[in-house]
Amino acid sequence: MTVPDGPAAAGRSPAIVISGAALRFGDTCHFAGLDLTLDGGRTTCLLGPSGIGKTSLLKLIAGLPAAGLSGTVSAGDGAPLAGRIAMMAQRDHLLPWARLIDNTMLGARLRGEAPDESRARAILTRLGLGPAIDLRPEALSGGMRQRAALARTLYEDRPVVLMDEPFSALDAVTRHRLQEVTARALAGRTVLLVTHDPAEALRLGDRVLVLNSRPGALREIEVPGGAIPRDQARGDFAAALGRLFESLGDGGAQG
Ligand SMILES: Nc1ncnc2c1ncn2[C@@H]1O[C@H](COP(=O)(O)OP(=O)(O)OP(=O)(O)O)[C@@H](O)[C@H]1O
Repeated sequence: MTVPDGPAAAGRSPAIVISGAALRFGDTCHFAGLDLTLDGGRTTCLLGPSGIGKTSLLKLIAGLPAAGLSGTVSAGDGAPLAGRIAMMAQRDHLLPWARLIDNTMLGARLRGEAPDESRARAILTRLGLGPAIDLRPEALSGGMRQRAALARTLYEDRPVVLMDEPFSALDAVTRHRLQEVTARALAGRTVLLVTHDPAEALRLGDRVLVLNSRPGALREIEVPGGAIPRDQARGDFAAALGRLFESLGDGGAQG
Protein backbone atom coordinates (compact mmCIF):
# COMPACT_ATOMS: atom_id res chain seq x y z
CA MET A 1 0.00 0.00 0.00
CA THR A 2 1.06 3.62 -0.37
CA VAL A 3 1.07 6.41 2.18
CA PRO A 4 -1.52 9.01 1.26
CA ASP A 5 -0.14 12.52 0.82
CA GLY A 6 -1.71 15.10 3.08
CA PRO A 7 -4.30 14.35 5.74
CA ALA A 8 -7.71 12.95 5.07
CA ALA A 9 -8.83 15.77 7.34
CA ALA A 10 -6.83 18.48 5.53
CA GLY A 11 -9.71 20.94 5.69
CA ARG A 12 -9.97 20.38 9.42
CA SER A 13 -6.44 21.35 10.37
CA PRO A 14 -7.04 24.22 12.78
CA ALA A 15 -5.17 27.45 13.24
CA ILE A 16 -3.28 27.56 16.53
CA VAL A 17 -3.56 30.73 18.60
CA ILE A 18 -0.77 31.39 21.12
CA SER A 19 -1.28 34.29 23.50
CA GLY A 20 0.99 35.86 26.08
CA ALA A 21 3.63 33.16 25.86
CA ALA A 22 6.57 33.66 28.21
CA LEU A 23 9.70 31.79 29.27
CA ARG A 24 11.32 33.10 32.44
CA PHE A 25 13.80 31.71 34.92
CA GLY A 26 14.30 34.01 37.89
CA ASP A 27 15.48 37.35 36.52
CA THR A 28 16.18 35.90 33.08
CA CYS A 29 13.45 36.42 30.50
CA HIS A 30 13.86 34.51 27.23
CA PHE A 31 10.58 35.76 25.81
CA ALA A 32 7.43 37.34 27.16
CA GLY A 33 4.15 38.66 25.84
CA LEU A 34 4.55 36.60 22.69
CA ASP A 35 1.43 36.35 20.54
CA LEU A 36 1.40 34.18 17.45
CA THR A 37 -1.22 32.55 15.25
CA LEU A 38 -0.16 29.55 13.16
CA ASP A 39 -2.26 29.44 10.02
CA GLY A 40 -4.47 26.37 9.73
CA GLY A 41 -3.32 23.85 7.15
CA ARG A 42 -0.03 25.61 6.51
CA THR A 43 3.59 25.12 7.52
CA THR A 44 5.36 27.71 9.65
CA CYS A 45 9.12 27.41 10.07
CA LEU A 46 10.75 28.92 13.15
CA LEU A 47 14.42 29.82 13.44
CA GLY A 48 16.46 31.65 16.04
CA PRO A 49 19.65 31.44 18.05
CA SER A 50 20.32 28.40 20.19
CA GLY A 51 18.78 28.71 23.63
CA ILE A 52 16.29 31.45 22.68
CA GLY A 53 13.28 29.24 23.49
CA LYS A 54 12.09 27.55 20.29
CA THR A 55 11.73 24.10 21.84
CA SER A 56 9.97 25.66 24.81
CA LEU A 57 7.43 27.23 22.46
CA LEU A 58 6.76 23.82 20.90
CA LYS A 59 6.26 22.36 24.39
CA LEU A 60 3.78 25.10 25.24
CA ILE A 61 1.73 24.31 22.12
CA ALA A 62 1.94 20.57 22.80
CA GLY A 63 0.69 21.11 26.34
CA LEU A 64 3.84 19.64 27.87
CA PRO A 65 4.57 21.12 31.28
CA ALA A 66 7.99 22.78 31.56
CA ALA A 67 9.57 24.98 34.20
CA GLY A 68 9.45 28.71 33.48
CA LEU A 69 6.90 28.40 30.69
CA SER A 70 3.51 30.14 30.62
CA GLY A 71 0.91 31.31 28.12
CA THR A 72 -2.32 30.13 26.55
CA VAL A 73 -2.81 28.03 23.45
CA SER A 74 -6.07 27.31 21.68
CA ALA A 75 -7.34 26.02 18.36
CA GLY A 76 -8.87 28.51 15.95
CA ASP A 77 -11.90 26.25 15.50
CA GLY A 78 -12.69 26.40 19.22
CA ALA A 79 -12.41 22.62 19.72
CA PRO A 80 -9.95 21.15 22.22
CA LEU A 81 -6.43 20.50 20.92
CA ALA A 82 -5.99 17.34 22.95
CA GLY A 83 -5.51 14.34 20.68
CA ARG A 84 -4.95 16.48 17.56
CA ILE A 85 -1.20 17.12 17.91
CA ALA A 86 1.81 14.97 17.03
CA MET A 87 5.22 16.14 18.17
CA MET A 88 8.64 15.05 16.96
CA ALA A 89 11.11 16.05 19.66
CA GLN A 90 14.86 16.57 19.23
CA ARG A 91 15.51 13.33 21.11
CA ASP A 92 14.08 10.29 19.34
CA HIS A 93 12.69 8.59 22.48
CA LEU A 94 12.86 5.16 20.81
CA LEU A 95 12.25 2.20 23.09
CA PRO A 96 15.54 0.25 23.07
CA TRP A 97 13.92 -3.19 23.22
CA ALA A 98 11.35 -2.61 20.45
CA ARG A 99 11.85 -3.28 16.74
CA LEU A 100 11.70 -0.28 14.42
CA ILE A 101 8.21 -1.16 13.24
CA ASP A 102 6.97 -1.49 16.83
CA ASN A 103 8.55 1.84 17.75
CA THR A 104 6.72 3.38 14.78
CA MET A 105 3.33 2.09 16.01
CA LEU A 106 4.03 2.81 19.67
CA GLY A 107 1.41 5.54 20.00
CA ALA A 108 -1.35 3.26 18.78
CA ARG A 109 -0.30 0.51 21.19
CA LEU A 110 -0.17 2.93 24.14
CA ARG A 111 -3.68 4.11 23.30
CA GLY A 112 -4.91 0.52 23.10
CA GLU A 113 -5.65 0.80 19.37
CA ALA A 114 -5.02 -1.96 16.86
CA PRO A 115 -1.77 -1.02 15.10
CA ASP A 116 -1.84 -0.74 11.31
CA GLU A 117 1.31 -2.62 10.36
CA SER A 118 0.95 -2.20 6.61
CA ARG A 119 0.70 1.58 6.98
CA ALA A 120 3.74 1.64 9.29
CA ARG A 121 5.68 -0.45 6.75
CA ALA A 122 4.70 1.91 3.95
CA ILE A 123 5.86 4.96 5.91
CA LEU A 124 9.16 3.33 6.89
CA THR A 125 9.78 2.26 3.31
CA ARG A 126 9.06 5.74 2.06
CA LEU A 127 11.60 7.14 4.52
CA GLY A 128 14.22 4.68 3.27
CA LEU A 129 14.01 2.42 6.33
CA GLY A 130 12.41 -0.60 4.65
CA PRO A 131 15.43 -2.89 5.15
CA ALA A 132 15.65 -1.89 8.86
CA ILE A 133 12.06 -2.64 9.86
CA ASP A 134 12.98 -5.50 12.20
CA LEU A 135 16.06 -3.87 13.74
CA ARG A 136 16.24 -2.52 17.26
CA PRO A 137 17.44 1.08 17.91
CA GLU A 138 20.96 -0.02 18.96
CA ALA A 139 21.51 -1.22 15.38
CA LEU A 140 20.47 2.10 13.82
CA SER A 141 22.71 5.05 12.94
CA GLY A 142 21.90 8.51 14.28
CA GLY A 143 20.28 9.50 11.00
CA MET A 144 18.25 6.29 10.90
CA ARG A 145 17.04 6.90 14.45
CA GLN A 146 15.94 10.37 13.47
CA ARG A 147 14.05 8.96 10.49
CA ALA A 148 12.46 6.42 12.85
CA ALA A 149 11.19 9.28 15.01
CA LEU A 150 9.88 10.97 11.87
CA ALA A 151 8.11 7.75 10.87
CA ARG A 152 6.44 7.58 14.27
CA THR A 153 5.29 11.19 13.92
CA LEU A 154 3.84 10.62 10.42
CA TYR A 155 2.18 7.40 11.57
CA GLU A 156 0.23 9.40 14.17
CA ASP A 157 -1.59 11.11 11.27
CA ARG A 158 -2.60 14.22 13.27
CA PRO A 159 -3.88 17.49 11.82
CA VAL A 160 -1.36 19.49 13.87
CA VAL A 161 2.32 18.52 13.74
CA LEU A 162 5.18 20.03 15.74
CA MET A 163 8.73 19.19 14.66
CA ASP A 164 11.96 20.11 16.43
CA GLU A 165 14.91 20.02 14.01
CA PRO A 166 13.55 16.89 12.27
CA PHE A 167 16.32 16.53 9.67
CA SER A 168 19.36 17.75 11.63
CA ALA A 169 21.13 14.35 11.75
CA LEU A 170 20.73 13.52 8.07
CA ASP A 171 23.30 13.75 5.28
CA ALA A 172 22.58 16.45 2.69
CA VAL A 173 21.12 14.17 0.02
CA THR A 174 18.88 12.24 2.42
CA ARG A 175 17.79 15.49 4.03
CA HIS A 176 16.78 16.95 0.69
CA ARG A 177 14.80 13.84 -0.26
CA LEU A 178 13.07 13.55 3.12
CA GLN A 179 12.14 17.23 3.08
CA GLU A 180 10.16 16.43 -0.07
CA VAL A 181 8.59 13.27 1.35
CA THR A 182 7.65 15.08 4.56
CA ALA A 183 6.28 18.14 2.78
CA ARG A 184 3.97 15.92 0.74
CA ALA A 185 2.90 13.86 3.74
CA LEU A 186 2.14 16.97 5.81
CA ALA A 187 0.50 19.09 3.10
CA GLY A 188 -2.72 20.58 4.41
CA ARG A 189 -1.82 20.12 8.07
CA THR A 190 -0.95 22.83 10.56
CA VAL A 191 2.79 22.43 11.02
CA LEU A 192 5.33 24.27 13.17
CA LEU A 193 8.86 23.19 12.22
CA VAL A 194 11.86 24.42 14.19
CA THR A 195 15.13 24.40 12.29
CA HIS A 196 18.60 25.93 12.31
CA ASP A 197 18.85 25.52 8.52
CA PRO A 198 17.74 28.69 6.66
CA ALA A 199 17.47 26.88 3.31
CA GLU A 200 15.27 24.20 4.87
CA ALA A 201 12.97 26.86 6.32
CA LEU A 202 12.62 28.54 2.92
CA ARG A 203 12.03 25.22 1.12
CA LEU A 204 9.30 24.08 3.51
CA GLY A 205 7.70 27.13 5.10
CA ASP A 206 4.54 28.87 3.92
CA ARG A 207 5.70 31.31 6.58
CA VAL A 208 9.18 31.76 8.03
CA LEU A 209 9.65 33.39 11.43
CA VAL A 210 12.74 34.32 13.42
CA LEU A 211 12.54 34.44 17.22
CA ASN A 212 15.03 37.06 18.27
CA SER A 213 17.06 37.99 21.27
CA ARG A 214 14.78 40.82 22.28
CA PRO A 215 12.29 38.96 24.46
CA GLY A 216 9.09 38.10 22.67
CA ALA A 217 10.03 39.56 19.30
CA LEU A 218 9.23 37.56 16.20
CA ARG A 219 10.24 38.71 12.74
CA GLU A 220 8.54 37.37 9.64
CA ILE A 221 10.72 36.85 6.57
CA GLU A 222 9.27 37.28 3.11
CA VAL A 223 9.37 33.86 1.43
CA PRO A 224 10.13 33.11 -2.23
CA GLY A 225 7.45 32.06 -4.69
CA GLY A 226 6.79 28.54 -5.91
CA ALA A 227 5.18 25.40 -4.60
CA ILE A 228 6.45 23.68 -1.46
CA PRO A 229 9.01 22.15 -1.30
CA ARG A 230 10.41 25.18 -3.09
CA ASP A 231 13.03 24.98 -5.79
CA GLN A 232 16.31 26.36 -4.46
CA ALA A 233 17.47 27.18 -7.99
CA ARG A 234 14.95 30.03 -8.27
CA GLY A 235 16.45 33.51 -8.25
CA ASP A 236 14.11 34.77 -5.54
CA PHE A 237 15.14 31.86 -3.29
CA ALA A 238 18.71 33.19 -3.11
CA ALA A 239 17.40 36.67 -2.32
CA ALA A 240 15.18 35.34 0.49
CA LEU A 241 18.11 33.31 1.84
CA GLY A 242 20.16 36.49 1.99
CA ARG A 243 17.40 38.29 3.92
CA LEU A 244 17.05 35.39 6.33
CA PHE A 245 20.79 35.16 7.04
CA GLU A 246 20.83 38.90 7.63
CA SER A 247 17.96 38.59 10.08
CA LEU A 248 19.63 35.72 11.92
CA GLY A 249 22.92 37.58 11.95
CA ASP A 250 21.51 40.64 13.66
CA GLY A 251 19.71 38.48 16.23
CA GLY A 252 16.49 38.83 14.26
CA ALA A 253 16.07 42.38 15.53
CA GLN A 254 13.30 44.19 13.78
CA GLY A 255 14.60 46.88 11.47
N1 LIG B 1 15.44 24.75 34.53
C1 LIG B 1 15.99 25.74 33.83
N2 LIG B 1 16.62 26.76 34.47
C2 LIG B 1 17.17 27.79 33.81
N3 LIG B 1 17.14 27.90 32.44
C3 LIG B 1 16.54 26.92 31.77
C4 LIG B 1 15.93 25.81 32.42
N4 LIG B 1 15.38 25.01 31.47
C5 LIG B 1 15.65 25.60 30.28
N5 LIG B 1 16.34 26.75 30.46
C6 LIG B 1 16.78 27.69 29.40
O1 LIG B 1 15.69 27.96 28.55
C7 LIG B 1 16.23 28.39 27.31
C8 LIG B 1 15.35 27.93 26.17
O2 LIG B 1 15.61 26.55 25.89
P1 LIG B 1 15.05 25.91 24.55
O3 LIG B 1 15.50 24.49 24.54
O4 LIG B 1 13.61 26.19 24.44
O5 LIG B 1 15.85 26.74 23.44
P2 LIG B 1 16.01 26.49 21.89
O6 LIG B 1 15.84 27.82 21.21
O7 LIG B 1 15.09 25.41 21.44
O8 LIG B 1 17.51 25.99 21.79
P3 LIG B 1 18.25 25.05 20.70
O9 LIG B 1 18.18 25.78 19.39
O10 LIG B 1 19.66 24.98 21.22
O11 LIG B 1 17.56 23.72 20.70
C9 LIG B 1 17.67 27.92 27.23
O12 LIG B 1 18.51 29.07 27.24
C10 LIG B 1 17.84 27.11 28.49
O13 LIG B 1 19.12 27.26 29.03
